[in-house]
Amino acid sequence: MENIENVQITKLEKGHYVKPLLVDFKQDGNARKWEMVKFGNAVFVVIFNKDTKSFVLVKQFRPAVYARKMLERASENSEKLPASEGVTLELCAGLIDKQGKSVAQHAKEEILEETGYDVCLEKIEPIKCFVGAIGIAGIENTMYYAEVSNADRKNAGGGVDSEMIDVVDIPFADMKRMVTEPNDTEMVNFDANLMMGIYWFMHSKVSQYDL
Ligand SMILES: Nc1ncnc2c1ncn2[C@@H]1O[C@H](COP(=O)(O)OP(=O)(O)O[C@H]2O[C@H](CO)[C@@H](O)[C@H](O)[C@H]2O)[C@@H](O)[C@H]1O
Repeated sequence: MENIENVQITKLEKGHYVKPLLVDFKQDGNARKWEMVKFGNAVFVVIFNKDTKSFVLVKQFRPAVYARKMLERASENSEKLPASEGVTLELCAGLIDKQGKSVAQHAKEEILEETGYDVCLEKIEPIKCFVGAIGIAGIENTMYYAEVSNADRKNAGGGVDSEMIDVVDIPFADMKRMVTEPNDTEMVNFDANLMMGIYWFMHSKVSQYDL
């Protein structure tokens, strides 16, 4: 996953997954413009394994995270950025892009594809539907909860097609420390969705388990 070479960043005129758009509008009579990108809605799943008392998360190389760091550091440092700088820790997640399938069904399929756990739809609990990338996209994110057990694991996961995903189990106590300890300006490679999911678990689920 971490053998990353020949990285080049160029302008994208016409994207398949991401489309830059300009919004022209009037607000209180004043003409305004806003630059936005159109991209897909997404589903996220907080997965907790009750046998191991661990969160089931995924790690993957995120080109945008890596490229952004390359751009930020270009002027100060010409040394190659280690690939690990682009590897993020995430909730199991995916784009909502399958015609005719519900968001919950997308969640079920992502859980199986990415982590290898087979969870029935009835056990996938809604947490929240909320806006993502507010300033530039305004997408609809939906977050679910799924409790799993070791017996639900049907395969190693890892994603489909060209996806290179590592499944990682992080014990509750370690994850709690990771999201709650302040780190000021030093960046951690996970996003607010993961933090929200873990905080939600600490608020709404933790008392159900002997943790
Ligand atoms: N921007 C992109 N450029 C090139 N190929 C892409 C792409 N986005 C997705 N793909 C392709 O589509 C495949 C399936 O994507 P997923 O539905 O698993 O979403 P992913 O989690 O990768 O990121 C997507 O979904 C997450 C939620 O999981 C969002 O936060 C994130 O913005 C979004 O890219 C990826 O493996 C990749 O091949």
